[in-house]
Amino acid sequence: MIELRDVAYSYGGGELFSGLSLSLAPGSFHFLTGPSGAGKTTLLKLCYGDLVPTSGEVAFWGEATTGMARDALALNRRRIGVVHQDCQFLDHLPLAENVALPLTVAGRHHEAAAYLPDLLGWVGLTRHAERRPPELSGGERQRAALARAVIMSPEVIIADEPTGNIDWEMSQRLLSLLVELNRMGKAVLIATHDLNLIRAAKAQVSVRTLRLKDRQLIAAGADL
Ligand SMILES: Nc1ncnc2c1ncn2[C@@H]1O[C@H](COP(=O)(O)OP(=O)(O)OP(=O)(O)O)[C@@H](O)[C@H]1O
Repeated sequence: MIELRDVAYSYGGGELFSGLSLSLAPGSFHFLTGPSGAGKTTLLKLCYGDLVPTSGEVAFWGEATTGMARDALALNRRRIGVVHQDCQFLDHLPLAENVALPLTVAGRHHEAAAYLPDLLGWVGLTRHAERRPPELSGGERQRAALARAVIMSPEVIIADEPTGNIDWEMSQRLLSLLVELNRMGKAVLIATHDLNLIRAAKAQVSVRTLRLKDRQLIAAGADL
């Protein structure tokens, strides 16, 4: 689905990482850990096509993104649902409209009525549909961000620190939604500092934990 092949990235200074390869297969569940500043968010951005590697190659569904026509790239990116670290809502719009935004942007706003009720119910936010994002708790915002990430029925879900600012109970709730998506066959990739979250996931699904450190991506120890 998504493949990084011998990838390096630099923001202009030294290389953040190099020689890095990663393959996200259907139904896989990966965690990405590593010290702050190691490049986890950057690596996720390479995976969803927000950044282009300084060397090496990114392939979406078997096709290299280098030289891919803009339309084809956009279509592939719609197959990837992203939960951003800071959620990135439009604060002046009600929650329901924020969640439906990917459909609106794709010119399919009329489909929102068919998907939204179930989706908001799934993340437990039905009664908050008309609230603005600043009126929601951190956990509610994260669940709304997940609902928005899956409204286009993506095949891959990428989440950047989805439980960063929420309590353990809410983290568990969010994790169970991600596990549910994975059991439906979706590939999941989560960047996190939260080792307890990884342990909790391991009790439910088969996960692979990768650690980004010293410019390299390594498999994390079995003690996690
Ligand atoms: N747009 C940018 N321009 C220049 N440098 C950047 C940019 N974005 C990130 N960096 C730098 O790249 C490095 C990696 O950042 P990144 O956000 O990928 O790390 P991270 O592992 O996700 O960190 P954290 O765990 O703190 O979120 C950091 O040193 C950061 O300051």
